[in-house]
Amino acid sequence: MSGEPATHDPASLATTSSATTSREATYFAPRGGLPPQTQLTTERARFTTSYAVLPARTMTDIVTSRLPHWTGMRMWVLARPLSGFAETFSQYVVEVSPGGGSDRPELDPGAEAVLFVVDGELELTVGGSEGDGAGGEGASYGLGPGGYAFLPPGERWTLHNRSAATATFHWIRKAYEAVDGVDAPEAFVTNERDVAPTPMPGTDAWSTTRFVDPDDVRHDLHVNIVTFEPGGAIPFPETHVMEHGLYVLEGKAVYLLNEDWVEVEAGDFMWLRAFCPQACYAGGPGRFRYLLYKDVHRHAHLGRFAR
Ligand SMILES: NC(=O)N[C@H](N)C(=O)O
Repeated sequence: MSGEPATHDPASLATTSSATTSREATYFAPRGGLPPQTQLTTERARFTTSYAVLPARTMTDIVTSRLPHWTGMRMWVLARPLSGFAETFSQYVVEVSPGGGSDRPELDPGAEAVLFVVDGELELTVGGSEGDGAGGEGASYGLGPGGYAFLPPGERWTLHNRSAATATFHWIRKAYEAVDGVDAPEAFVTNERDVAPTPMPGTDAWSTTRFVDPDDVRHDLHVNIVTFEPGGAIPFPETHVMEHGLYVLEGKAVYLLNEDWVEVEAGDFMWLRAFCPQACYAGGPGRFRYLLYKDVHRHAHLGRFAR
């Protein structure tokens, strides 16, 4: 071996190539050398009663879904209610090919949504006249990476990829819990770069980018971006009623999920049930950032009805 440490391309570790057409055996061969500092050390897929971890590597082509009234799309379902009453949201990673999209993306009139673009360019229309069947005269927005849209229940919206490259976005959905005497919030469209992060008290190493006023009780969900500089931490096990979906946008860390410390990295998804203890430590070398869903500002329901 030369004096230069070799580096591993993690993708090259998957030696059973889909391009293999014969029945020749393939073998994993260690290559030696020092893996890059960004590589994790453990395999992390987990499903427990209090949390789940879906590592980026488990999102492969064979487990995709398609939706009615969409063209040129495929998606990975990262979260959905399981027990029928305890969980609050669903979350998808959606890929839209050039020319793909939908004029009827959401079929449930009670569903609110947050869209967050991680790659490519999408055209979103919001509003528009009744009965035109195509989103019509709605206001039009270009959503590139960091683009964020909140769409209240019953909103008319359309989404299309009119660019030459594939676009990828997160779609987080929740059954809006309307409250007598409280208006539903209005739609808005923004970009992460236009929203200043709020530092957590007493530290520059942990901040939260909030897209709605945290005191606005019209909203019953928040989707924020949480950022840690290398060395930043949640220094105690948070334990609260809010359920979480947590998608790692950048970097890596060790995350406490109930009683387990789990390594996570960009592309991984975590689902945390209500009251699941959680903390983290961002060891670097770069920033650690994630998209964080939580349900907020409603009575703890009494188990009489499913939601
Ligand atoms: N796991 C987390 O990032 N939790 C946040 N501090 C939160 O619940 O807002």
